[in-house]
Amino acid sequence: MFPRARSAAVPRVLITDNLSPAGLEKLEAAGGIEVVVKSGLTPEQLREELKSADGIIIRSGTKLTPAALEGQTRLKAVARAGVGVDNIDLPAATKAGVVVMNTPSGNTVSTAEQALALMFALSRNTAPAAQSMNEGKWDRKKYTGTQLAGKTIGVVGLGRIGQAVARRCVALEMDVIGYDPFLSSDRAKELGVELVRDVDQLVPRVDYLTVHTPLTDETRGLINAERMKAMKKGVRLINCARGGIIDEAALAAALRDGTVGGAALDVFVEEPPPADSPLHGCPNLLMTPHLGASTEEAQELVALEAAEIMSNFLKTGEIRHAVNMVPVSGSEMAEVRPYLDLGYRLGVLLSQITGSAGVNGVKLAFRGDAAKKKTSLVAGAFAAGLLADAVEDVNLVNAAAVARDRGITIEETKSESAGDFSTSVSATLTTDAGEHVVAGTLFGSGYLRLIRLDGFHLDAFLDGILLIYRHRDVPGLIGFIGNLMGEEGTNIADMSLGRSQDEPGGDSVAVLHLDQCPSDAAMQQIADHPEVTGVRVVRLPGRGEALPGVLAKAD
Ligand SMILES: NC(=O)c1ccc[n+]([C@@H]2O[C@H](COP(=O)([O-])OP(=O)(O)OC[C@H]3O[C@@H](n4cnc5c(N)ncnc54)[C@H](O)[C@@H]3O)[C@@H](O)[C@H]2O)c1
Ligand SMILES: O=C(O)[C@H](O)COP(=O)(O)O
Repeated sequence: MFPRARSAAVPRVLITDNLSPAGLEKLEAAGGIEVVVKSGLTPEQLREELKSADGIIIRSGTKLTPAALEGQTRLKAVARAGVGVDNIDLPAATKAGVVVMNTPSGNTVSTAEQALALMFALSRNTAPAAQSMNEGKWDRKKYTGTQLAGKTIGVVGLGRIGQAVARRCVALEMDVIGYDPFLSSDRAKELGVELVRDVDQLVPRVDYLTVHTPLTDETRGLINAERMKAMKKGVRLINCARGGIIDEAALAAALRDGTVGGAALDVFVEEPPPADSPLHGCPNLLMTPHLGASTEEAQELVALEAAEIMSNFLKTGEIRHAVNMVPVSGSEMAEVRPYLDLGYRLGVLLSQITGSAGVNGVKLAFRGDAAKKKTSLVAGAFAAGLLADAVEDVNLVNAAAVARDRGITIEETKSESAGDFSTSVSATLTTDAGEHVVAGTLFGSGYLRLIRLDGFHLDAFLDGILLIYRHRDVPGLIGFIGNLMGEEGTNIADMSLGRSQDEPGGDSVAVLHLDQCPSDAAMQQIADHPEVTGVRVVRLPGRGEALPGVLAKAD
């Protein structure tokens, strides 16, 4: 169930990579968080450590594989102190209900500077010249370089780092050609970049080419043997993004036959490159061990931000820079939390009325104030409630994906104009057997009420034990049920009735809010009553037993 007991224990955050001390201090200063630093863990040790962690802060050194993440019931969040999340299996994290957040901009400038440092070093043969001096030589002619001003550089990927590189290259009086399918021509103009609409338009024109994209199926091998052949002879290539965007084997061959005049790589397909990597011993190749973000300034920035997003998440539920979930600030979370609770309870109610088998789809309608909230989160909470009894460890992060995997579609409609209530959420569930509708509202800041059950309008509590029976609206039935409950010592705390037409004798529903669960014998007697057409008990979370945290996972 969603409101699995809130962890009484202090949340525990594991740090498995080299994080700037500033980040550790910030986390400790936040208070109420246990910080555990463990590096050099084997995959098995990491999996074990994660079992007792609420959060983990990592850099690129820790691999969060499906094997590490699968079945982790306590882990709620990963904070990546840096940009790239390719060391984290995002589908596996989502499946395990773990939100993944990164710190996208703390290392932008340092990485851009690293790309420029490598470009300068390539153009002036800095590394081999320094090496020859170390060997006691004084070879000025051999290391004659080229000037950057007036040369053309191609920047592939003009996000944060690509733009920072482009701006600096413009300042160096280089001609900059850029390719990025998501950059507007206005922005390119502002940057002083000639934007092309295809990487192949850029390739034959450049003296230098630098890549700044993520590694995706589309960018893997983007700069391949064919494109290298299409380049000017002696072109220089730089990769400070991710290993494999420039094909390593093709690069090694092109460096050896002189097609490519020089290359600088900060990142590799496998880190460190294996002994049999084709890159070892290549001429005119400058390699650095993934140092783009390794400056004191960048490390301090990303560590501080990772510490902040982790502690805010654990304390307020804020989700910042999430890569597998919609982001939500602490104040938005405080506002949406009662709706998450409402959505969750409506989901639980529907699943207990219908069972979650044979469910085809759900339509959620948000009206009034509810329509102004992050409804996708409420949809996730609804799905978590709907699937809570059927799927273990389903929560806000993974519920929509779990529902999708089961072929359950969730559609949302929103209308900011209020209906009979200033705010409401209604859910229409289509199953193989038919359709069920429930709707709820909030009174004040957090009283949750059930206002619709199929065709009936009512006003019932949405917590604890509910006895729901359908019947013909005839005299004496309420007395019968009251006596029955009284005889077995079951207290009726509240009752709400709804009837399909506003006159006696018709189809009606009653929702009794009970302090104890009725016995099987009492349930049978109710079911056998000639005026009762259906009865069931629904168990919802208790009153005030709201979402204990954003993710509400077991301890
Ligand atoms: N070497 C390091 O230490 C280091 C440090 C930080 C970041 N990085 C890496 O640098 C890369 C860029 O980081 P960022 O912060 O600028 O990311 P970003 O998301 O801001 O920018 C990436 C850009 O690539 C573009 N893009 C995506 N697919 C593309 C394609 N097929 N062709 C052209 N452009 C494409 C996107 O539209 C986006 O604008 C990432 O791979 C990141 O992991 C490396
Ligand atoms: O994606 C990143 O932020 C960079 O590759 C830096 O990785 P690092 O934090 O492990 O140095």
